[in-house]
Amino acid sequence: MSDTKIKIAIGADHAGFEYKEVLKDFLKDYDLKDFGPYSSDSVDYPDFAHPVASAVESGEFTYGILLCGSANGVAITANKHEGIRAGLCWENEVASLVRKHNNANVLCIPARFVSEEVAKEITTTFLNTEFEAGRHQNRIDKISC
Ligand SMILES: O=C(CO)[C@H](O)[C@H](O)[C@H](O)COP(=O)(O)O
Repeated sequence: MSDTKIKIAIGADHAGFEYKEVLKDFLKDYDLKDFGPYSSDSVDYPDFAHPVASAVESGEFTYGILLCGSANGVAITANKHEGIRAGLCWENEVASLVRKHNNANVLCIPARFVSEEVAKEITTTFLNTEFEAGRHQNRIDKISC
């Protein structure tokens, strides 16, 4: 990973806490802010997914990374925000496509269903893959209702 100017907001719930800590260390060369939680005590994922989504929505952060057990809870929550395209990624090619085709700005990782290595691989791909625009921009323009 090379672009250290990218600002990343990261958050999780208790199921994603451990991987969040792993990714924080993995991404130490980036400008990264941890929105919590700060322990593995049981919490409610919207309390962390909303602040991360807001931080990206406001433009203060380029990307968000959210982790929970299945990643569905954080993805559903983040996608309530206008301007957020949160994609659930469980393997490398999906992480590539969610950037190339969907211009996702929030990566959602299912911590209970992927290994640490896959979580790191997905993150690297997400942060280093460009949106292809063209026909995909037309489709993104049609998402809002
Ligand atoms: O919200 C989720 C599912 O959509 C996440 O996977 C949560 O991490 C999960 O529901 C947490 O479950 P727990 O039994 O409270 O640990």
